[in-house]
Amino acid sequence: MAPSSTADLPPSNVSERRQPNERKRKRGSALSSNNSTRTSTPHAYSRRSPPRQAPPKPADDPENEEEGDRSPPRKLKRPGQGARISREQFEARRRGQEEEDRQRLAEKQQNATNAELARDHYNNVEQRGRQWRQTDSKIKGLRNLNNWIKSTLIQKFSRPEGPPPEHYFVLDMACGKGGDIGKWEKAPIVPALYVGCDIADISINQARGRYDEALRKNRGRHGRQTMQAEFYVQDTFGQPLSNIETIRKVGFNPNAGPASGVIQPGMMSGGFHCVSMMFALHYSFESEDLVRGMLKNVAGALVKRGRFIAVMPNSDVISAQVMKLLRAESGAEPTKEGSEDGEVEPEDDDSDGWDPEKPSEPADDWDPEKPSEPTPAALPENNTAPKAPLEWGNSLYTVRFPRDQPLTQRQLPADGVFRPPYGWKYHYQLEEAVDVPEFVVPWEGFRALAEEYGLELMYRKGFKEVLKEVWDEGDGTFPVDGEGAQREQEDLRALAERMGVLKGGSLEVGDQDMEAAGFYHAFCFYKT
Ligand SMILES: C[S@@+](CC[C@H](N)C(=O)[O-])C[C@H]1O[C@@H](n2cnc3c(N)ncnc32)[C@H](O)[C@@H]1O
Repeated sequence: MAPSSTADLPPSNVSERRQPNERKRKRGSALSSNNSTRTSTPHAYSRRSPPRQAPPKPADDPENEEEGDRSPPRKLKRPGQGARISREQFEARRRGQEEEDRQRLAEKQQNATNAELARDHYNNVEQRGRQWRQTDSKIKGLRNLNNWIKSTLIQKFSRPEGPPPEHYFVLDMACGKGGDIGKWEKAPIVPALYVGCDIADISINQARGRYDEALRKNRGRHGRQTMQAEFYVQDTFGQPLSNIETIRKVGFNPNAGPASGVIQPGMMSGGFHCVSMMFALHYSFESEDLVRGMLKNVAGALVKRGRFIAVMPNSDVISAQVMKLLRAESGAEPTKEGSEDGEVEPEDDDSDGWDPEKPSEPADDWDPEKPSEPTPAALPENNTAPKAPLEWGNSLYTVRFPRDQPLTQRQLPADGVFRPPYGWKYHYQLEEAVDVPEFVVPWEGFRALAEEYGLELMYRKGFKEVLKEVWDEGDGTFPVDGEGAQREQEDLRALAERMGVLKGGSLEVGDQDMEAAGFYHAFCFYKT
């Protein structure tokens, strides 16, 4: 059941987080009383008798130099010499220790699941200040564009169709370090409650800290509406969200999905009005179970007509690159299919992009069970030596595909069609930000699965096209339908100026950053 107000929700974690300090205070006072007793009463473990004789060491113990040593007493080394030797020994030991640690880490990584790798990676990404991100970051243009795209999705799709609900609820299924909290605080309807989940515990602590900081700053500003926020460490693909009490209280349908062949509609009341999953959905495409777990959580959390917004790597771009590189290797002519960089063709030029009849890839006979045909270029018989991974990118990012794909037990598809849709692993590396294994999300396969969970596509555009909706290199203005749409376009362009994407109407994002951004697309589904 949905809470009638946020007062019905459990108290925010802010008060819980005061506990450690309280504990510290209590521990402190206990210690001081101990100290005072120590002066008058001997400590129970204080030594009253001489130390026990150490047990005799075995004769072959290298440390055992006294026993059985009949040679004349050794001359003491000069202190400098001794110090040098021990320093060398110390260095050698340190190097050995480092090597051992490296091996242990490599072993751990080899045995780690991909979810653990993603968690450990994101936990270890340094949290840098806003100032650094704006000035010193090598990818500040890309960071600004990514942030603007996420804000744009929030601004465009967090506006409900009908009258606004009394309390707007938002669920972020991979909130990371809380980078989107501020964007939600500036949403058309400020959420009454934002629930942020992430598998990375350190990131969740940082997100809480960020939210507390924002609360502190806003406290003095009268009239400013504040958003309540709660944060949870949760694997949002592998575990049901009904584990979280607040989510159950807002509303969660544990039966969402194609159970008994019937698509469950969204909840009429209760549930979240918007579910967000920014730059994270692709981690679920390791296996069918994880994808279905993720979709069940999205669909289960959404109220009827609720929105699901996300950004992730664009499989059209990946397919186009894989085809191009494999064809170049085999000496075949490049195909004319798809645009050069795999850009998504705008699906509907004069609307918000929604045209369910017009998929961007041929979806006619899409069948998750049908394997793609490996072409001669991808067959092992033609490869005399094991080939290096298929790789592309620029000075900011690299995508690296191993030729053999153990999870799919197939080779990379030279026709660019990833079947089955799960388990196609690649390594993505981005300056300062990401260095982890990821999985292709074949768009049509994903869309077909989403439909099984009652999620209907409303909008899908590549990052470059999202920008082109509000700005182009020409005169920067182009006709849009209706006054409302024009106002929205102007607002988003003004937002792009404020967020450092545009400056005085010119693009502030460099070519390399733009190319890196072209790897991604943004989309919105609604719950039927
Ligand atoms: C690129 S970061 C994006 C963070 C945030 N959404 C943003 O846009 O700044 C990807 C996030 O997905 C999270 N993630 C990966 N697998 C997850 C899972 N199974 N459950 C929850 N979060 C996951 C990672 O821990 C990481 O914080």
